[in-house]
Amino acid sequence: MARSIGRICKGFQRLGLLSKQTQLIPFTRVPVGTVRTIVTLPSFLFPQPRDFSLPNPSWGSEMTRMYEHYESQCEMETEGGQKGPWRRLPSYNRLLKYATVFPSGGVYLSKMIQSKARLFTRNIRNPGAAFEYVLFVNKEEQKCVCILQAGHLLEGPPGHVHGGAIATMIDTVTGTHATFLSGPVMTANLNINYRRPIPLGSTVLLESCLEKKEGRKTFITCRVTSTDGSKLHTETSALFLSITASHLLGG
Ligand SMILES: CCCCC/C=C\C/C=C\C/C=C\C/C=C\CCCC(=O)SCCNC(=O)CCNC(=O)[C@H](O)C(C)(C)COP(=O)(O)OP(=O)(O)OC[C@H]1O[C@@H](n2cnc3c(N)ncnc32)[C@H](O)[C@@H]1OP(=O)(O)O
Repeated sequence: MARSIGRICKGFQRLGLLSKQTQLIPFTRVPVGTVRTIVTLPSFLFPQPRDFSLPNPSWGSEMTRMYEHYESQCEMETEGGQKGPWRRLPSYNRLLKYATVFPSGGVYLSKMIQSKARLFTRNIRNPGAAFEYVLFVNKEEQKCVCILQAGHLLEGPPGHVHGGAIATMIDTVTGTHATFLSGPVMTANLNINYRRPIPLGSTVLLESCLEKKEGRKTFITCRVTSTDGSKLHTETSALFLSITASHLLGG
């Protein structure tokens, strides 16, 4: 398990999703002076996991419009011709699938460890029925934006999204953001104020910002708004604590 988590981190590092500081977290240690040989194997041997952050036919016009807006931000270059600060984050139905110790290694790990387990937000097969979402991070501003289209299976009050489903998405977005900033973390505290209900089927924005980091603690704030920002649905402050493998092993 500890090695799997190390591999997950490596996957994120390879995607450029973990900060330099995070890369120093020693889940797996490579002895100083070790030379790594990269062997290129035929890609047909390694199925790629499905990336749920890509558009599918269930996406409505607002979801698609917002996606295209942030995708275009990702393609922007700085004046010096460098890549801009925005990145879309891929999204799989298990965190293990981020492991890229060899091509598609995560897919195999996912089959070996609790093969029936699925990420809560990605476990409904019918596209559009539940959580349709995509996350973008901005390295420079240390913020993360999620576009969410809330499907009909997320009903709480008639015609509106369940508070637990909203909390789930806030935990996912702030948790992913905290992982991006600090490496492996667990949610210690989520403090949510529900201001206005979210209509079922609507598309909303979740905007997560780093408040501060103190030792193992990463403090994040998150607002859920309408896509034009005019309506505030929820406000959240969250605390994440950096963990080591022993936390997940019950040590
Ligand atoms: C998990 C995967 C790992 C791999 C990740 C890699 C890649 C991930 C990639 C992408 C992520 C993608 C998607 C993310 C999706 C979802 C995210 C969901 C995240 C979750 O859904 S996760 C489940 C819910 N989560 C729990 O199931 C936690 C249960 N809990 C515990 O496991 C422990 O509780 C723990 C570990 C949190 C802390 O335990 P601990 O022993 O390490 O630390 P300790 O208690 O000593 O506290 C140290 C200092 O924090 C302060 N402190 C502690 N708790 C506090 C609180 N609640 N409020 C205010 N301050 C608090 C103390 O006061 C002290 O402060 P001080 O040092 O100043 O005295």
